[in-house]
Amino acid sequence: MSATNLKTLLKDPSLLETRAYINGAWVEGSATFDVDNPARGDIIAQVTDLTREEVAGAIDAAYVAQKDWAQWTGKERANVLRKWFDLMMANQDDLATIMTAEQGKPLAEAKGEVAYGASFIEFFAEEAKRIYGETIPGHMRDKRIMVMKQPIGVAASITPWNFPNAMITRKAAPALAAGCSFVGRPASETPLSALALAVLAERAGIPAGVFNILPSMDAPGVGKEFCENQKVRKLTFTGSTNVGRILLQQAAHNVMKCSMELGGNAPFIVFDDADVDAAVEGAIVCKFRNNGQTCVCANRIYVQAGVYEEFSTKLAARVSQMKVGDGLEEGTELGPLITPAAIKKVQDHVADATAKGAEVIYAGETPQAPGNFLAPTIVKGATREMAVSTEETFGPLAPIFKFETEDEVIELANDTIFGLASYFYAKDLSRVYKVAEALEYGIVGVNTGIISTENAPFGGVKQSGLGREGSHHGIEDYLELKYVCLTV
Ligand SMILES: NC(=O)C1=CN([C@@H]2O[C@H](COP(=O)(O)OP(=O)(O)OC[C@H]3O[C@@H](n4cnc5c(N)ncnc54)[C@H](OP(=O)(O)O)[C@@H]3O)[C@@H](O)[C@H]2O)C=CC1
Ligand SMILES: O=C(O)CCCC(=O)O
Repeated sequence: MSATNLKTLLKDPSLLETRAYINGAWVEGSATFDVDNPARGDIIAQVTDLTREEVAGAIDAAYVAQKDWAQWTGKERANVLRKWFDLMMANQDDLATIMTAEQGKPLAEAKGEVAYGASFIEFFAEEAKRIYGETIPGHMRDKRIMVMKQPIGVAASITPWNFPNAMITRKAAPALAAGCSFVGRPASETPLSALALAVLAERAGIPAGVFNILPSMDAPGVGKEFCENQKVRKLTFTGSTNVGRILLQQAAHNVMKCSMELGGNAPFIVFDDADVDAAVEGAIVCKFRNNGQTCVCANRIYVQAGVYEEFSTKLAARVSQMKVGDGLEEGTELGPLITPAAIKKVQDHVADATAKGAEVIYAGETPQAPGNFLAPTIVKGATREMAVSTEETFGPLAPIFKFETEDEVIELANDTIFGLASYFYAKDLSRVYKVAEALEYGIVGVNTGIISTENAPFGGVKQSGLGREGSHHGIEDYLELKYVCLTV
């Protein structure tokens, strides 16, 4: 496999930016870090590595810029956000190529993510005009109560490598629409997609200091700066529950508002009355999107006894057709995993499951190439004693558990510290209502394996997080209520 010469693959090579974007300027730090292509193992870029002090400087700029940005009318903010959306869609192919090169997901999925990421900008551009306050009847004859909604201030964001575009726009779009400014640290594995977004933000006319992208290898240092700097009033994070806990503890120092989109352990349930073929297709998209590296991916597949053999056989047959390879190559459905450590985690889960009695019913062939490849595995006979039952695998292992009754599977599905997404396939209407109500999750997909859209509130309960992203609810996390008591 040849090395990735990323610039030659782009229609507009100027989208490949390696400097930090601070206060409307492209900043070269004193050090750089390497970004590699997980499908080929080669270095594709060297990106500016900001220090904690440089990040503090960016926060100062964002603090100043926010004061003016908040004065813009909703319509004025909407207009530049709309331009940003248009530019993203006009450059969808290049943004997707950059994403596939640094993250690994197949090009078709990367294009889908760019459109998904852009949809948040389009949606919240429209919402910028609809930040309505309210009046409340006064508590005394001479009193009037008015409630204003105002931007929180500087919003700081930390995002993961699995969705290098959409996880940023899902935070930045409501922040900017509300009148906040934004300082974002992208994951060190995938800073190029974030910097390309900044190139387009600048072209769209987003004012200097309002949107800043701060690559840095010092994740803990930047996290501390975001939490300890009094000019930051809001922290928004997507990533593991462990890091979320650290950030929440740190954020307590300044009593900072936090949105946390953390780990999941999604159950995917197939009842006897389900359309089994539809459930197999749903499981494919749900489990293998981004090769299993998604917090809403099915982690545990529960199948009722009557359709257990049929579903397992059909799922294995379907997965055996999936092509593993470099996401830049035509026809690839499963790209590499992000790092060798991610491969090891999946292998450990497979080894743990088989040691505890699970039966491997499909084990694909891993390509002999330099990238972080791992072919999918399907096991049946999974039980709650196995690591796959309690931990997010975040990779291409599909464990199938057998169950007998509705009450049993609801208890199994809810027996986790996580509560992000859940799915089930069934036809009986009363069962659909009952199970949807009983699942302790922020999101329930019924007869579908895909629930993500900018129109709906995305987020979890329990240790899967705090707050919601997307939909009209998503902007509330960037607004403060101010009650004004008027004597007339
Ligand atoms: N909810 C979700 O969408 C995600 C869940 N996960 C889960 O987490 C597991 C581990 O993945 P991983 O990528 O390590 O997830 P992490 O939670 O470690 O990383 C997410 C982001 O947080 C940054 N980060 C790491 N440590 C700190 C810190 N102390 N302070 C501030 N920021 C920090 C990372 O930086 P850097 O890139 O430099 O490490 C990255 O930008 C996965 O296997 C999966 O189970 C992972 C990613 C997304
Ligand atoms: O947190 C993640 O893993 C990304 C969620 C992707 C989505 O919005 O579907």
